Amino acid sequence: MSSSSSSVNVDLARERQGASIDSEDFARWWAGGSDKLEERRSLERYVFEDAELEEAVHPSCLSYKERYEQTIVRSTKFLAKLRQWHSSKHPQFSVSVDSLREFRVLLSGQLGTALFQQSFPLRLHLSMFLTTLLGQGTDEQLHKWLSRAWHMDGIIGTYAQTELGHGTYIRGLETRADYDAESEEFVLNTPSLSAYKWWPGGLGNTANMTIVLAQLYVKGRHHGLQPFLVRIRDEETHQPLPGIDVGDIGPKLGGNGVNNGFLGLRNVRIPRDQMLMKNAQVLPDGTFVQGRPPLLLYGTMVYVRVITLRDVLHGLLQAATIATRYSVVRRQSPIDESQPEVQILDHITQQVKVLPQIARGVCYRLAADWLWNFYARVLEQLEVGAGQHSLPELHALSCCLKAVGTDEASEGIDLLRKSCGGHGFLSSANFDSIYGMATAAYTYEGEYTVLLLQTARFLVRQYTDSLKRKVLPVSVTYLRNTARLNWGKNLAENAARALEISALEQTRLAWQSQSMHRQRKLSEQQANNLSGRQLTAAAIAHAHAFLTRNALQELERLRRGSLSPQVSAVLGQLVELFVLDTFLRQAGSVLRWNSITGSQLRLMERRFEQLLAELRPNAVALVDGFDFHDRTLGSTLGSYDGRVYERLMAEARRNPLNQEPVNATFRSHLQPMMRGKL
Ligand SMILES: CCCCCCCC(=O)SCCNC(=O)CCNC(=O)[C@H](O)C(C)(C)COP(=O)(O)OP(=O)(O)OC[C@H]1O[C@@H](n2cnc3c(N)ncnc32)[C@H](O)[C@@H]1OP(=O)(O)O
Ligand SMILES: Cc1cc2nc3c(=O)[nH]c(=O)nc-3n(C[C@H](O)[C@H](O)[C@H](O)COP(=O)(O)OP(=O)(O)OC[C@H]3O[C@@H](n4cnc5c(N)ncnc54)[C@H](O)[C@@H]3O)c2cc1C
Repeated sequence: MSSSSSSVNVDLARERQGASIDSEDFARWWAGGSDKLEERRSLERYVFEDAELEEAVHPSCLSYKERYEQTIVRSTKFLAKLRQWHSSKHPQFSVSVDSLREFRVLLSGQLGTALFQQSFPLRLHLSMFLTTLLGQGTDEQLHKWLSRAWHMDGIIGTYAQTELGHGTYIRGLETRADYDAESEEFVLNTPSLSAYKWWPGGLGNTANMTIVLAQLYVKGRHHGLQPFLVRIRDEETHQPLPGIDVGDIGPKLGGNGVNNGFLGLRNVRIPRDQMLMKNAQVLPDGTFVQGRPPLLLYGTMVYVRVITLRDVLHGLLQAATIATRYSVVRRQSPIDESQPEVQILDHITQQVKVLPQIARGVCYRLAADWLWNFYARVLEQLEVGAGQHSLPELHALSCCLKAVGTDEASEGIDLLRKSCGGHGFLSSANFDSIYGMATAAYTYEGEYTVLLLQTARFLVRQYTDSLKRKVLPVSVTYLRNTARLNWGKNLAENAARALEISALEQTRLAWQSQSMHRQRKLSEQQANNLSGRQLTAAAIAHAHAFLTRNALQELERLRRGSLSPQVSAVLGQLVELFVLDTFLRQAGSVLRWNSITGSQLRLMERRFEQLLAELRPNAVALVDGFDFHDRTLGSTLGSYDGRVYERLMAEARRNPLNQEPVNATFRSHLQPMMRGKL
């Protein structure tokens, strides 16, 4: 349970009593077991009960500079607490990609967003800086830097790849690192305005070190992009070091606590051993050695894409929790004129807005866990020199799931915001910051369309392999199955199969489009460009086919384990709702590629509506089971006690504009204007 159950709104209390599932039972499963649930709750108590971490004013009421300063004050205290707690619970802790992920889940999934609704500048240190160090550093480099970096002992880092002129096309990055064999140093330069690093989180005023991605030149010869560890601010004074031009890029649509920055480098010298050399080495005399495949440089990007699905599903489910609780507290319009006004969740159109988002969040979680396990397996194999053959499949899946997941989660969050009517538009409802974070993820770490095109490239290749009867990776085996849809009794199975057929046909269409353009003597790249609509459609269809098939398979797998009958039943309803919802939302494409009759479609729709009715009584218990603490939700509309109107009014009264009866602009401007004296 998230918070005290005293004086809970009566409608919300009634929902809890009437549920057929036990939210605690669901929460245990969702958290991965009772130990994990209890551990997280004890951490939340430890952090949230600290009055020093309370904020006096809602962050939206602060100026940009005040917000940054408040974020730093609170995030440093928070990190210190988190570290204390972590070392008391895990004295044997050692840094690994796995442990970083756990730590990140704590930070971003639950606590980080709770305390810093617009995220915070140290997040990049804990995510991309440490991950890149771990993934790209040699043993000696890890020995030298990792422990200090982990403890932030004189080091606050970030990851500077994107430039003003290039984010997507990273081969076009302009920052240079020239090797000087005499001094055994690299000399880093920003050759033009468009080469300024632009965007890295925490770079503006917070980080004193960064990993810089730069084009390596040795004796004038180009050796591609490489990562360099560069100190940008003095460890003691925090002044920018000579040759460093650094600052914050300004307010954004969301994530305004992150301190995204710019960076110019003028003849900045770093020792040779500060190029991260796990993949490629520059020997003292300037000999370049490409030890491991150059693609492994992109490892951090794969890692962040893999974990982004999990980040955004948390945002989606936070929004769904807020909207669900609000929808049973809010009463508007009677359905039957002789009866009182109903809870808005009783309007079926409201159920259509809210319940499929819960189902989507849960099924994204099944996919995110699957993807993480796949990633971890590949990473383990790569460490022993194997695993190369799985990289294209991992890259293709992580790209389309990140793209489609961030797109649909942002869309879902906005729909949930709208489902709360006018109150949903208030910053105190917190949809703005949840949406801001989710929609940022649509762009960062690989822009949506660009990632879809990466997946499509893989799909078309697999499709041509299927024509040659080659063995296909497991996530695309359906590309070989040319059988038509065989309508059966199991509607979810019909839907999943129809989505696979759509994905196959979209891929075939993309391949045909490319071939047609190639026959007109266009280059491969031109043909790809002209086939962009078909290619992206194939990648989206593949993501839907994967997500629905995975949800059905994971449900079966989980049911073979130790799910309680209640959780098993509700999970079954959620998976079925997700599959049918995905099918119905893709109806255009599905009907294009499958012969489905009007009455078959009507069956799907009827079952979809039935599922809404079946899930409706458990909606509150379900979102309670996600177990978001009130501080995590940060919402006047979504708190556990459902005291929406009291909270809305209290938050309005806390607003700085209400701290004085008459604002100074009355005398300075309004009154003179009314007296014609302005
Ligand atoms: C933690 C939360 C906070 C996070 C904050 C956000 C931080 C950031 O945003 S950091 C910056 C992230 N930036 C990006 O993601 C940039 C996106 N761009 C790219 O990844 C690349 O430029 C990309 C993939 C579009 C094109 O790369 P490029 O080297 O030109 O490759 P391209 O010619 O398309 O592909 C070459 C081959 O590599 C493969 N490939 C590309 N990337 C990868 C990868 N990551 N893994 C495996 N294979 C890959 C391609 O599939 C292709 O294979 P093939 O030739 O067999 O078809
Ligand atoms: C909140 C946030 C945080 C970030 N944090 C970091 C960070 O910490 N470190 C860092 O290095 N970077 C960071 N970035 C940068 C981020 O990775 C890039 O913005 C992202 O990769 C997109 O690149 P771009 O901005 O160049 O977009 P562009 O590529 O310029 O995209 C603009 C449009 O062009 C289209 N387009 C571009 N190329 C193609 C193509 N080949 N085919 C078809 N269409 C194309 C896109 O689809 C899009 O519609 C961050 C960005 C944001 C928004």
